[in-house]
Amino acid sequence: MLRPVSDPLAIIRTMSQPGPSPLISDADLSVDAARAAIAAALRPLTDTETVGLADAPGRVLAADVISPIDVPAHDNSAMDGYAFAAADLRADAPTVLRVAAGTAFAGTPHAGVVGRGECLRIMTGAVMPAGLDTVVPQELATLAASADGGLLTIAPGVLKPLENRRLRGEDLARGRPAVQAGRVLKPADVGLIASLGIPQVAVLRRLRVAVFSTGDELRNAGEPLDPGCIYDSNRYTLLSAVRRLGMEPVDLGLVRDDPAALQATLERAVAEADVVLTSGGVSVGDADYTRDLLARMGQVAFWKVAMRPGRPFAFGALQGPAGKTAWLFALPGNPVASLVTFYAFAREGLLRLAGAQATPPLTLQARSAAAIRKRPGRTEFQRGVLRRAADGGWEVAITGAQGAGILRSMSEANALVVLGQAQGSVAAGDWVEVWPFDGLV
Ligand SMILES: Nc1nc2c(c(=O)[nH]1)N[C@H]1C(S)=C(S)[C@@H](COP(=O)(O)OP(=O)(O)OC[C@H]3O[C@@H](n4cnc5c(N)ncnc54)[C@H](O)[C@@H]3O)O[C@H]1N2
Ligand code: MOO
Ligand SMILES: [Mg+2]
Repeated sequence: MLRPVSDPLAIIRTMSQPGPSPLISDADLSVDAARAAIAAALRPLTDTETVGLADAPGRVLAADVISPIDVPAHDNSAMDGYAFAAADLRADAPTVLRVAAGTAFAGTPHAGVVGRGECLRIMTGAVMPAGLDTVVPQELATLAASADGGLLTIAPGVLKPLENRRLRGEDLARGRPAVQAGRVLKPADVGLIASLGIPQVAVLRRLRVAVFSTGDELRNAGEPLDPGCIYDSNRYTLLSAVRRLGMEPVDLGLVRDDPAALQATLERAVAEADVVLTSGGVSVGDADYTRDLLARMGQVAFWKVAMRPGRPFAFGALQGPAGKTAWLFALPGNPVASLVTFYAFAREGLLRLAGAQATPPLTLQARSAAAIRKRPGRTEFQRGVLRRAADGGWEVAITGAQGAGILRSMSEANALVVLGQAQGSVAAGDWVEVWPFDGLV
Protein backbone atom coordinates (compact mmCIF):
# COMPACT_ATOMS: atom_id res chain seq x y z
CA MET A 1 0.00 0.00 0.00
CA LEU A 2 1.43 3.36 -1.01
CA ARG A 3 1.28 6.11 1.53
CA PRO A 4 -0.10 9.58 0.72
CA VAL A 5 2.81 12.00 0.62
CA SER A 6 1.05 15.22 1.40
CA ASP A 7 -1.75 15.81 3.85
CA PRO A 8 -4.70 17.35 2.04
CA LEU A 9 -6.43 18.31 5.25
CA ALA A 10 -3.43 20.18 6.58
CA ILE A 11 -3.08 22.10 3.35
CA ILE A 12 -6.76 22.97 3.22
CA ARG A 13 -6.60 24.08 6.87
CA THR A 14 -3.72 26.38 6.05
CA MET A 15 -5.65 27.82 3.16
CA SER A 16 -8.69 28.44 5.31
CA GLN A 17 -7.00 30.45 8.09
CA PRO A 18 -8.76 33.78 8.75
CA GLY A 19 -7.34 36.50 6.57
CA PRO A 20 -7.57 37.73 3.02
CA SER A 21 -7.95 34.21 1.58
CA PRO A 22 -10.96 34.05 -0.73
CA LEU A 23 -11.59 30.46 0.31
CA ILE A 24 -14.29 28.94 2.50
CA SER A 25 -16.58 31.60 1.27
CA ASP A 26 -20.04 31.12 -0.08
CA ALA A 27 -19.59 33.85 -2.66
CA ASP A 28 -18.88 32.84 -6.22
CA LEU A 29 -15.14 32.63 -6.91
CA SER A 30 -13.83 33.64 -10.31
CA VAL A 31 -12.60 30.79 -12.51
CA ASP A 32 -9.05 32.11 -12.24
CA ALA A 33 -9.20 32.37 -8.44
CA ALA A 34 -10.60 28.84 -8.19
CA ARG A 35 -7.85 27.49 -10.43
CA ALA A 36 -5.18 29.33 -8.46
CA ALA A 37 -6.55 28.01 -5.15
CA ILE A 38 -6.51 24.44 -6.43
CA ALA A 39 -3.00 24.84 -7.76
CA ALA A 40 -1.80 26.31 -4.46
CA ALA A 41 -3.29 23.47 -2.43
CA LEU A 42 -2.05 20.46 -4.33
CA ARG A 43 1.39 18.88 -3.91
CA PRO A 44 2.61 16.24 -6.34
CA LEU A 45 2.92 12.69 -5.14
CA THR A 46 6.46 11.38 -4.91
CA ASP A 47 6.10 7.57 -4.93
CA THR A 48 8.00 6.17 -7.87
CA GLU A 49 8.26 2.91 -9.73
CA THR A 50 10.42 1.66 -12.57
CA VAL A 51 8.91 0.79 -15.93
CA GLY A 52 10.34 -0.57 -19.17
CA LEU A 53 10.30 1.85 -22.10
CA ALA A 54 7.40 0.03 -23.78
CA ASP A 55 5.20 0.94 -20.79
CA ALA A 56 6.55 4.47 -20.41
CA PRO A 57 4.37 6.54 -22.81
CA GLY A 58 1.96 8.76 -20.87
CA ARG A 59 3.75 8.20 -17.55
CA VAL A 60 5.31 11.09 -15.62
CA LEU A 61 9.10 10.98 -15.50
CA ALA A 62 10.27 11.02 -11.86
CA ALA A 63 13.91 12.11 -12.31
CA ASP A 64 15.90 13.85 -15.04
CA VAL A 65 17.38 11.42 -17.56
CA ILE A 66 21.05 12.30 -18.06
CA SER A 67 22.75 11.08 -21.21
CA PRO A 68 25.43 8.46 -20.40
CA ILE A 69 26.85 8.63 -23.95
CA ASP A 70 27.35 10.99 -26.86
CA VAL A 71 24.55 10.70 -29.41
CA PRO A 72 25.53 10.01 -32.08
CA ALA A 73 28.53 8.19 -30.69
CA HIS A 74 30.69 9.00 -33.72
CA ASP A 75 30.90 11.47 -36.61
CA ASN A 76 28.90 9.91 -39.43
CA SER A 77 27.61 10.47 -42.92
CA ALA A 78 24.19 12.05 -43.51
CA MET A 79 24.06 10.84 -47.11
CA ASP A 80 24.80 7.90 -49.37
CA GLY A 81 27.75 9.08 -51.45
CA TYR A 82 31.49 9.65 -51.12
CA ALA A 83 33.47 10.96 -48.15
CA PHE A 84 36.59 13.06 -48.62
CA ALA A 85 38.64 15.82 -46.94
CA ALA A 86 37.28 19.39 -47.25
CA ALA A 87 40.85 20.52 -47.99
CA ASP A 88 40.55 18.74 -51.37
CA LEU A 89 37.39 20.61 -52.40
CA ARG A 90 38.00 23.25 -55.10
CA ALA A 91 35.67 26.22 -55.33
CA ASP A 92 36.66 27.43 -58.81
CA ALA A 93 37.23 24.21 -60.77
CA PRO A 94 36.00 20.61 -60.79
CA THR A 95 37.25 18.52 -57.86
CA VAL A 96 38.57 15.18 -59.06
CA LEU A 97 39.18 12.42 -56.50
CA ARG A 98 40.46 8.88 -56.80
CA VAL A 99 37.98 6.35 -55.30
CA ALA A 100 39.73 4.32 -52.60
CA ALA A 101 39.06 0.61 -52.19
CA GLY A 102 36.26 -0.49 -49.86
CA THR A 103 33.01 0.92 -48.56
CA ALA A 104 31.94 2.39 -45.21
CA PHE A 105 28.59 0.89 -44.18
CA ALA A 106 26.42 1.86 -41.20
CA GLY A 107 27.46 -0.59 -38.52
CA THR A 108 30.62 -1.65 -40.37
CA PRO A 109 33.27 1.05 -40.23
CA HIS A 110 35.90 1.19 -42.97
CA ALA A 111 39.19 -0.25 -41.74
CA GLY A 112 41.61 1.20 -44.28
CA VAL A 113 43.31 4.57 -44.65
CA VAL A 114 42.00 7.13 -47.11
CA GLY A 115 44.61 9.64 -48.21
CA ARG A 116 44.55 13.17 -49.57
CA GLY A 117 43.16 13.38 -53.09
CA GLU A 118 41.06 10.28 -52.40
CA CYS A 119 37.44 9.63 -51.54
CA LEU A 120 35.59 6.62 -50.08
CA ARG A 121 32.20 5.17 -50.91
CA ILE A 122 30.07 5.77 -47.77
CA MET A 123 26.48 5.05 -46.69
CA THR A 124 24.17 7.12 -44.51
CA GLY A 125 24.99 6.53 -40.85
CA ALA A 126 28.45 5.05 -41.51
CA VAL A 127 31.35 6.25 -39.36
CA MET A 128 33.39 8.98 -41.07
CA PRO A 129 36.85 7.53 -41.75
CA ALA A 130 39.76 9.28 -40.01
CA GLY A 131 40.80 12.49 -41.78
CA LEU A 132 37.58 12.78 -43.86
CA ASP A 133 35.02 15.43 -42.99
CA THR A 134 32.81 16.07 -46.04
CA VAL A 135 30.34 13.90 -47.96
CA VAL A 136 29.11 14.47 -51.48
CA PRO A 137 25.73 12.79 -52.15
CA GLN A 138 26.15 10.40 -55.09
CA GLU A 139 23.63 12.32 -57.25
CA LEU A 140 25.81 15.45 -57.05
CA ALA A 141 28.97 13.77 -58.38
CA THR A 142 30.02 11.85 -61.50
CA LEU A 143 31.82 8.55 -61.31
CA ALA A 144 34.08 7.43 -64.15
CA ALA A 145 36.08 4.25 -64.43
CA SER A 146 39.86 4.56 -64.49
CA ALA A 147 42.71 2.10 -64.71
CA ASP A 148 43.16 1.84 -60.92
CA GLY A 149 39.50 1.92 -59.78
CA GLY A 150 37.41 5.00 -60.33
CA LEU A 151 37.51 8.78 -60.50
CA LEU A 152 34.91 10.97 -58.87
CA THR A 153 34.25 14.48 -60.22
CA ILE A 154 32.39 17.16 -58.27
CA ALA A 155 31.45 20.28 -60.23
CA PRO A 156 32.42 23.59 -58.57
CA GLY A 157 29.78 25.17 -56.34
CA VAL A 158 27.59 22.10 -55.70
CA LEU A 159 28.94 21.47 -52.19
CA LYS A 160 30.45 23.37 -49.27
CA PRO A 161 33.23 22.07 -47.01
CA LEU A 162 32.02 19.92 -44.07
CA GLU A 163 28.59 19.32 -45.57
CA ASN A 164 26.58 16.13 -44.96
CA ARG A 165 28.53 15.13 -41.90
CA ARG A 166 26.77 14.58 -38.55
CA LEU A 167 28.94 15.30 -35.55
CA ARG A 168 29.48 13.11 -32.54
CA GLY A 169 27.27 14.35 -29.68
CA GLU A 170 25.31 16.82 -31.83
CA ASP A 171 21.99 15.32 -30.73
CA LEU A 172 23.00 14.98 -27.07
CA ALA A 173 26.40 15.28 -25.45
CA ARG A 174 27.29 12.89 -22.62
CA GLY A 175 26.30 14.31 -19.20
CA ARG A 176 23.60 16.58 -20.62
CA PRO A 177 19.99 16.31 -19.38
CA ALA A 178 17.97 14.57 -22.06
CA VAL A 179 14.45 14.61 -20.60
CA GLN A 180 13.42 16.46 -17.48
CA ALA A 181 11.49 15.19 -14.47
CA GLY A 182 7.78 15.97 -14.70
CA ARG A 183 7.55 15.33 -18.41
CA VAL A 184 4.52 13.30 -19.45
CA LEU A 185 6.45 10.99 -21.71
CA LYS A 186 5.48 11.27 -25.35
CA PRO A 187 6.75 9.07 -28.20
CA ALA A 188 9.74 11.31 -28.99
CA ASP A 189 10.82 11.29 -25.31
CA VAL A 190 10.66 7.51 -25.15
CA GLY A 191 12.65 7.28 -28.39
CA LEU A 192 15.24 9.75 -27.12
CA ILE A 193 15.71 7.74 -23.92
CA ALA A 194 16.06 4.56 -26.00
CA SER A 195 18.70 6.31 -28.16
CA LEU A 196 20.77 6.68 -24.97
CA GLY A 197 20.69 2.92 -24.43
CA ILE A 198 18.56 3.22 -21.29
CA PRO A 199 15.97 0.39 -21.14
CA GLN A 200 13.84 1.55 -18.19
CA VAL A 201 12.93 4.75 -16.38
CA ALA A 202 11.72 5.88 -12.97
CA VAL A 203 8.20 7.28 -13.19
CA LEU A 204 5.76 8.52 -10.60
CA ARG A 205 3.17 5.96 -9.70
CA ARG A 206 -0.19 6.40 -11.36
CA LEU A 207 -2.65 8.66 -9.57
CA ARG A 208 -5.69 6.68 -8.40
CA VAL A 209 -8.93 8.52 -9.06
CA ALA A 210 -12.23 7.20 -7.65
CA VAL A 211 -15.35 8.09 -9.64
CA PHE A 212 -18.98 7.57 -8.75
CA SER A 213 -22.35 9.04 -9.67
CA THR A 214 -25.13 9.97 -7.28
CA GLY A 215 -28.86 10.07 -7.87
CA ASP A 216 -31.91 7.82 -7.40
CA GLU A 217 -32.83 8.53 -11.04
CA LEU A 218 -29.68 6.97 -12.47
CA ARG A 219 -29.57 3.58 -14.16
CA ASN A 220 -26.64 1.75 -15.72
CA ALA A 221 -26.53 1.33 -19.47
CA GLY A 222 -27.92 -2.12 -20.27
CA GLU A 223 -30.53 -1.95 -17.48
CA PRO A 224 -34.22 -1.20 -18.06
CA LEU A 225 -35.12 2.47 -17.74
CA ASP A 226 -37.73 2.88 -14.99
CA PRO A 227 -40.23 5.75 -15.14
CA GLY A 228 -38.62 9.11 -14.43
CA CYS A 229 -35.10 7.66 -14.68
CA ILE A 230 -32.16 8.40 -16.97
CA TYR A 231 -29.02 6.51 -17.85
CA ASP A 232 -25.86 7.48 -15.98
CA SER A 233 -23.50 9.25 -18.36
CA ASN A 234 -21.22 11.26 -16.07
CA ARG A 235 -19.42 8.26 -14.63
CA TYR A 236 -18.50 7.02 -18.11
CA THR A 237 -17.47 10.51 -19.22
CA LEU A 238 -15.28 11.03 -16.16
CA LEU A 239 -13.77 7.54 -16.12
CA SER A 240 -12.83 8.09 -19.78
CA ALA A 241 -11.31 11.49 -19.04
CA VAL A 242 -9.26 10.08 -16.16
CA ARG A 243 -8.04 7.22 -18.34
CA ARG A 244 -7.09 9.61 -21.16
CA LEU A 245 -4.90 11.49 -18.68
CA GLY A 246 -2.96 8.28 -18.06
CA MET A 247 -4.30 7.83 -14.53
CA GLU A 248 -5.87 4.82 -12.82
CA PRO A 249 -9.64 5.13 -12.57
CA VAL A 250 -11.43 3.40 -9.69
CA ASP A 251 -15.08 2.86 -10.65
CA LEU A 252 -17.31 2.96 -7.56
CA GLY A 253 -20.56 2.77 -9.50
CA LEU A 254 -23.91 4.37 -8.74
CA VAL A 255 -24.94 5.66 -5.32
CA ARG A 256 -28.55 6.33 -4.26
CA ASP A 257 -29.63 9.66 -2.80
CA ASP A 258 -29.21 8.27 0.70
CA PRO A 259 -26.77 9.88 3.15
CA ALA A 260 -25.64 6.57 4.66
CA ALA A 261 -24.93 5.00 1.27
CA LEU A 262 -23.17 8.16 0.15
CA GLN A 263 -21.02 8.26 3.29
CA ALA A 264 -20.07 4.60 2.89
CA THR A 265 -19.03 5.19 -0.74
CA LEU A 266 -17.06 8.31 0.11
CA GLU A 267 -15.23 6.42 2.85
CA ARG A 268 -14.40 3.62 0.44
CA ALA A 269 -13.25 6.16 -2.14
CA VAL A 270 -10.92 7.84 0.36
CA ALA A 271 -9.52 4.47 1.37
CA GLU A 272 -8.85 3.36 -2.20
CA ALA A 273 -7.82 6.51 -4.07
CA ASP A 274 -5.78 9.70 -4.00
CA VAL A 275 -8.60 11.74 -5.46
CA VAL A 276 -12.39 11.42 -5.38
CA LEU A 277 -14.44 12.72 -8.31
CA THR A 278 -18.16 12.87 -7.62
CA SER A 279 -20.90 14.21 -9.82
CA GLY A 280 -24.31 15.42 -8.75
CA GLY A 281 -25.84 16.30 -5.43
CA VAL A 282 -23.80 19.46 -4.86
CA SER A 283 -26.57 21.98 -5.43
CA VAL A 284 -29.34 23.00 -3.04
CA GLY A 285 -32.06 20.43 -3.86
CA ASP A 286 -33.72 18.31 -1.15
CA ALA A 287 -31.80 15.24 -2.35
CA ASP A 288 -28.44 17.04 -2.69
CA TYR A 289 -26.61 15.39 0.22
CA THR A 290 -23.07 15.45 -1.12
CA ARG A 291 -22.37 18.97 0.01
CA ASP A 292 -23.31 18.48 3.70
CA LEU A 293 -21.53 15.15 3.93
CA LEU A 294 -18.37 16.61 2.50
CA ALA A 295 -18.40 19.36 5.06
CA ARG A 296 -18.66 16.70 7.82
CA MET A 297 -16.06 14.35 6.41
CA GLY A 298 -13.47 16.93 5.50
CA GLN A 299 -12.79 20.49 4.49
CA VAL A 300 -14.32 22.19 1.54
CA ALA A 301 -12.36 25.08 0.13
CA PHE A 302 -15.14 26.57 -1.97
CA TRP A 303 -18.57 25.68 -3.33
CA LYS A 304 -19.43 28.01 -6.11
CA VAL A 305 -17.66 29.43 -9.12
CA ALA A 306 -18.81 32.33 -11.30
CA MET A 307 -19.15 30.24 -14.42
CA ARG A 308 -21.74 28.73 -16.72
CA PRO A 309 -22.20 25.84 -16.81
CA GLY A 310 -20.67 24.50 -13.63
CA ARG A 311 -21.53 26.97 -10.92
CA PRO A 312 -22.04 24.42 -8.12
CA PHE A 313 -18.55 22.95 -8.05
CA ALA A 314 -16.73 22.08 -4.84
CA PHE A 315 -13.07 21.45 -4.12
CA GLY A 316 -11.65 20.20 -0.87
CA ALA A 317 -10.22 17.28 1.03
CA LEU A 318 -11.74 14.30 2.80
CA GLN A 319 -10.68 12.20 5.75
CA GLY A 320 -11.58 8.52 5.94
CA PRO A 321 -12.18 6.52 9.13
CA ALA A 322 -8.60 5.21 9.24
CA GLY A 323 -7.15 8.72 9.01
CA LYS A 324 -6.33 8.42 5.33
CA THR A 325 -7.06 11.54 3.31
CA ALA A 326 -7.93 12.22 -0.32
CA TRP A 327 -8.58 15.25 -2.45
CA LEU A 328 -12.10 15.92 -3.58
CA PHE A 329 -13.52 17.43 -6.75
CA ALA A 330 -17.32 17.46 -6.47
CA LEU A 331 -18.63 18.18 -9.94
CA PRO A 332 -22.16 19.30 -10.76
CA GLY A 333 -24.65 16.70 -11.96
CA ASN A 334 -25.66 18.26 -15.27
CA PRO A 335 -23.59 16.29 -17.80
CA VAL A 336 -22.08 19.26 -19.65
CA ALA A 337 -21.36 21.08 -16.39
CA SER A 338 -19.67 17.98 -15.09
CA LEU A 339 -17.22 17.68 -18.00
CA VAL A 340 -16.65 21.43 -18.27
CA THR A 341 -15.65 21.63 -14.59
CA PHE A 342 -13.46 18.56 -15.10
CA TYR A 343 -11.63 20.38 -17.92
CA ALA A 344 -11.53 23.74 -16.14
CA PHE A 345 -10.38 22.50 -12.70
CA ALA A 346 -10.00 18.80 -12.11
CA ARG A 347 -7.79 18.06 -15.12
CA GLU A 348 -5.07 20.49 -14.13
CA GLY A 349 -5.35 19.50 -10.47
CA LEU A 350 -5.00 15.81 -11.27
CA LEU A 351 -1.99 16.44 -13.50
CA ARG A 352 -0.37 18.53 -10.78
CA LEU A 353 -0.95 15.78 -8.21
CA ALA A 354 0.45 13.25 -10.66
CA GLY A 355 3.64 15.33 -10.79
CA ALA A 356 3.29 16.55 -14.38
CA GLN A 357 5.02 19.80 -15.38
CA ALA A 358 3.13 22.94 -16.57
CA THR A 359 -0.30 21.71 -17.44
CA PRO A 360 -2.62 24.65 -18.32
CA PRO A 361 -5.01 24.02 -21.21
CA LEU A 362 -3.67 24.77 -24.66
CA THR A 363 -5.54 27.89 -25.81
CA LEU A 364 -5.80 29.78 -29.07
CA GLN A 365 -7.74 32.70 -30.48
CA ALA A 366 -10.34 32.14 -33.18
CA ARG A 367 -12.93 34.30 -34.91
CA SER A 368 -16.51 33.56 -33.92
CA ALA A 369 -18.48 32.35 -36.95
CA ALA A 370 -21.66 33.93 -35.59
CA ALA A 371 -22.89 36.26 -32.87
CA ILE A 372 -23.02 34.78 -29.32
CA ARG A 373 -25.32 36.24 -26.66
CA LYS A 374 -23.75 36.61 -23.23
CA ARG A 375 -24.27 38.70 -20.11
CA PRO A 376 -21.28 39.91 -18.08
CA GLY A 377 -20.92 38.33 -14.62
CA ARG A 378 -19.85 34.72 -15.21
CA THR A 379 -17.27 33.01 -17.37
CA GLU A 380 -19.07 30.96 -20.01
CA PHE A 381 -17.76 27.75 -21.52
CA GLN A 382 -19.67 27.21 -24.74
CA ARG A 383 -19.14 24.20 -26.96
CA GLY A 384 -17.77 24.86 -30.43
CA VAL A 385 -16.37 23.40 -33.62
CA LEU A 386 -12.97 24.84 -34.43
CA ARG A 387 -12.13 24.86 -38.12
CA ARG A 388 -10.11 26.69 -40.78
CA ALA A 389 -11.95 29.64 -42.33
CA ALA A 390 -11.67 30.48 -46.04
CA ASP A 391 -8.85 32.96 -45.26
CA GLY A 392 -6.84 30.20 -43.54
CA GLY A 393 -7.35 31.55 -40.01
CA TRP A 394 -9.10 29.73 -37.13
CA GLU A 395 -12.86 30.09 -36.88
CA VAL A 396 -15.17 28.62 -34.24
CA ALA A 397 -18.90 27.88 -34.50
CA ILE A 398 -21.10 27.10 -31.48
CA THR A 399 -22.73 23.63 -31.53
CA GLY A 400 -26.40 24.60 -31.25
CA ALA A 401 -28.35 24.68 -27.98
CA GLN A 402 -26.04 25.13 -25.01
CA GLY A 403 -28.12 23.80 -22.07
CA ALA A 404 -26.05 22.20 -19.29
CA GLY A 405 -27.92 18.92 -19.82
CA ILE A 406 -27.34 18.72 -23.59
CA LEU A 407 -24.39 16.35 -23.80
CA ARG A 408 -24.72 16.15 -27.59
CA SER A 409 -23.44 19.77 -27.74
CA MET A 410 -20.22 18.54 -26.12
CA SER A 411 -19.99 15.39 -28.21
CA GLU A 412 -20.29 17.33 -31.48
CA ALA A 413 -17.75 19.92 -30.34
CA ASN A 414 -13.97 19.74 -30.67
CA ALA A 415 -13.29 22.76 -28.45
CA LEU A 416 -14.59 24.95 -25.64
CA VAL A 417 -15.20 28.62 -26.37
CA VAL A 418 -14.28 30.53 -23.22
CA LEU A 419 -15.99 33.89 -22.78
CA GLY A 420 -14.51 35.88 -19.88
CA GLN A 421 -16.45 36.89 -16.77
CA ALA A 422 -16.68 40.59 -17.67
CA GLN A 423 -17.34 40.01 -21.34
CA GLY A 424 -20.72 40.75 -22.95
CA SER A 425 -22.15 39.49 -26.22
CA VAL A 426 -19.84 38.59 -29.08
CA ALA A 427 -20.41 39.78 -32.67
CA ALA A 428 -19.76 37.55 -35.69
CA GLY A 429 -16.07 37.87 -36.60
CA ASP A 430 -14.93 38.85 -33.06
CA TRP A 431 -11.89 37.05 -31.62
CA VAL A 432 -12.68 34.58 -28.83
CA GLU A 433 -10.54 32.30 -26.67
CA VAL A 434 -10.75 28.61 -27.51
CA TRP A 435 -9.57 25.49 -25.67
CA PRO A 436 -9.24 22.68 -28.24
CA PHE A 437 -10.16 19.31 -26.72
CA ASP A 438 -6.90 17.86 -28.06
CA GLY A 439 -5.02 20.22 -25.75
CA LEU A 440 -7.05 18.99 -22.76
CA VAL A 441 -6.20 15.31 -23.00
N1 LIG B 1 -32.27 26.43 -6.82
C1 LIG B 1 -31.18 26.12 -7.54
N2 LIG B 1 -31.21 25.02 -8.27
C2 LIG B 1 -30.15 24.69 -9.02
C3 LIG B 1 -28.99 25.53 -9.01
C4 LIG B 1 -28.99 26.66 -8.19
O1 LIG B 1 -28.00 27.43 -8.13
N3 LIG B 1 -30.10 26.92 -7.46
N4 LIG B 1 -27.94 25.21 -9.81
C5 LIG B 1 -28.27 24.46 -10.99
C6 LIG B 1 -27.08 24.05 -11.65
S1 LIG B 1 -26.17 25.27 -12.40
C7 LIG B 1 -26.69 22.74 -11.74
S2 LIG B 1 -25.35 22.27 -12.71
C8 LIG B 1 -27.37 21.70 -11.04
C9 LIG B 1 -26.35 20.91 -10.23
O2 LIG B 1 -27.03 19.97 -9.55
P1 LIG B 1 -26.36 18.85 -8.67
O3 LIG B 1 -24.89 18.87 -8.78
O4 LIG B 1 -26.95 18.93 -7.32
O5 LIG B 1 -26.82 17.53 -9.41
P2 LIG B 1 -28.18 16.77 -9.33
O6 LIG B 1 -29.20 17.59 -8.69
O7 LIG B 1 -27.88 15.45 -8.76
O8 LIG B 1 -28.47 16.61 -10.88
C10 LIG B 1 -28.64 17.71 -11.76
C11 LIG B 1 -29.08 17.17 -13.12
O9 LIG B 1 -28.06 16.35 -13.66
C12 LIG B 1 -28.52 15.03 -13.89
N5 LIG B 1 -27.48 14.08 -13.54
C13 LIG B 1 -26.91 13.95 -12.33
N6 LIG B 1 -26.01 12.97 -12.33
C14 LIG B 1 -25.99 12.47 -13.57
C15 LIG B 1 -25.25 11.43 -14.20
N7 LIG B 1 -24.33 10.72 -13.53
N8 LIG B 1 -25.46 11.17 -15.51
C16 LIG B 1 -26.39 11.91 -16.19
N9 LIG B 1 -27.10 12.91 -15.67
C17 LIG B 1 -26.93 13.18 -14.37
C18 LIG B 1 -29.70 14.89 -12.98
O10 LIG B 1 -30.59 13.88 -13.40
C19 LIG B 1 -30.31 16.28 -13.02
O11 LIG B 1 -31.08 16.46 -14.19
O12 LIG B 1 -28.32 22.21 -10.15
C20 LIG B 1 -29.15 23.24 -10.70
N10 LIG B 1 -30.16 23.56 -9.78
O1 MOO C 1 -23.58 23.96 -13.59
MO1 MOO C 1 -25.12 24.33 -14.10
O2 MOO C 1 -24.74 23.56 -15.48
O3 MOO C 1 -24.51 25.91 -14.67
O4 MOO C 1 -26.61 24.18 -15.04
MG1 LIG D 1 -29.23 18.81 -7.33
